[in-house]
Amino acid sequence: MGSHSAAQAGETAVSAPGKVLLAGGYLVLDRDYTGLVFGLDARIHVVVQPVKTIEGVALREITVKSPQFTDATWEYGYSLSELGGGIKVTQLRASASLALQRNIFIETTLSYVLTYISTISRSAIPASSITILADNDYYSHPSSTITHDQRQAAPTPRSRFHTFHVPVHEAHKTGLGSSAALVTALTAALLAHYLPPRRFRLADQDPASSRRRLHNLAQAAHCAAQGKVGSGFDVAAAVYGSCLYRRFSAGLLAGLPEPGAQGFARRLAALVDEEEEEEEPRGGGDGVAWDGVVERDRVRIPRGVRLVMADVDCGSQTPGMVKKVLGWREGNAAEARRLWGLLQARNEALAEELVRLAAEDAGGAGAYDGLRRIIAGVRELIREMSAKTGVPIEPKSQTALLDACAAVPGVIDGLVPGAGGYDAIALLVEDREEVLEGLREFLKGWEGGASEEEGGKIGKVSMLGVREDMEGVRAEDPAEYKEWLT
Ligand SMILES: Nc1ncnc2c1ncn2[C@@H]1O[C@H](COP(=O)(O)OP(=O)(O)O)[C@@H](O)[C@H]1O
Ligand SMILES: C[C@@](O)(CCOP(=O)(O)OP(=O)(O)O)CC(=O)O
Repeated sequence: MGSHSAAQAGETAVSAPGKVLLAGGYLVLDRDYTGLVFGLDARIHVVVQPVKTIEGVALREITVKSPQFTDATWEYGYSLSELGGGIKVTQLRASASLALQRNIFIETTLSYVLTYISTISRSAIPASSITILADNDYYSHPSSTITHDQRQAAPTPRSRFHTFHVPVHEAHKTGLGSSAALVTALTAALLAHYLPPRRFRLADQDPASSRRRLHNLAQAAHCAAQGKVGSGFDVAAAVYGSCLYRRFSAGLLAGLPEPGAQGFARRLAALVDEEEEEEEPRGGGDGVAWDGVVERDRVRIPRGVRLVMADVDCGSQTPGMVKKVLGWREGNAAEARRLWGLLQARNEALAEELVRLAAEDAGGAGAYDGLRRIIAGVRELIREMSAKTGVPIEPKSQTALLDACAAVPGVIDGLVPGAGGYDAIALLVEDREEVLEGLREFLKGWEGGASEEEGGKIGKVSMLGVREDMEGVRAEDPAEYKEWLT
């Protein structure tokens, strides 16, 4: 005990990237198929600071703040519960008259991670103060609050993290996966802060087992907070960065008791450690190996090309779309198998072509003709999927937008990423300033091919400042965030 005082003395900072599922939406929910996932350079940053306690008073409180949003302070008390139920986390009321604003992603992550830490280290968990800072592109900016020039300008400490003047649940998300990046960064920051480096280390020669346990714990917490089992590609991207992703078996998380319930701590530890670091005998059958597959070398962006996202100010509800697509698949098994199989083959061809172009360092006239053909083939099948399922995955208005973007000089082509619908689109473009400027100008003038019959309509389209980022979660220098820490 006390062996990790060095880590506790200082501050800890971690960041995790956002995501875009360039290809493999819906397919990736099934382990038989894969998704082509890119991490993005929009990150969520988490800084943990120790809280000085008055001598003799052992404070057991963790305060979490998200200073870019209004009313975004959450205070928690925590204590060990009985019967191996783990660490019970209780939100505290700042004052009796204030309504309790819950943040389920923060609360769930705290209870999962503190519980896991308590199974490794018997020493008490000291109080801390946590700050969350999100890169600006996670949320749409009302044009009145941030100007184009501000967006383009080199970030200064003051402009780096925009203040949104709304509570976080009212912020208009651009779909980059804020909750997965938050849960991953928060999990990593807590592990790095409270565990000794021999138990968890992100910096330098980051042992694969640290990242793997972080992944397992963040997936479990994110799943519990979301209340559904998605494919987990967003958490995988936050942990590992860009990759070809095959999901874990959904049943892995099924047997985990609720936080506080008997045996929660032991089962969670077995799930996270895959029983490799078992210290005391546990009942057989608890251990599970995560069977998800992350292949980082099967995904590349060629030199001279970049990924661009254009935010469509509209948005779709993913869960409803997923339900409908999967419902159709169940009722039309043979046809779905054919379509899923064809799409999987084309998605893989897309990944291979990107890797080939990156390896050959190709460029110049005609270099991207093959890529363009493959993307056209993927889009054709996505439209077939839309027509058959009745779900507007690539709605007509997005088809019009993608086609028009593809005609802008230097734009290779684009896709509706993830679940599709009326959300941001992803484009592959030649990475030259005049191409970006041309695209920006083009989008500014885009009126949108309204298609009311599909129940949605594209509003203003604007280019986000994000591009691909191959790197997953990483340790950061806490000093970088000094301006933002109170
Ligand atoms: N900067 C932030 N600070 C605090 N909580 C955040 C932040 N960003 C996202 N969240 C949490 O994540 C939730 C959004 O998650 P979700 O609806 O799954 O969207 P996404 O698709 O971006 O992950 C918010 O309601 C909030 O609880
Ligand atoms: C349908 C999916 O395969 C892809 C959804 O991708 P999005 O990027 O659209 O996801 P959200 O951020 O949750 O809206 C569901 C999944 O894989 O979980």
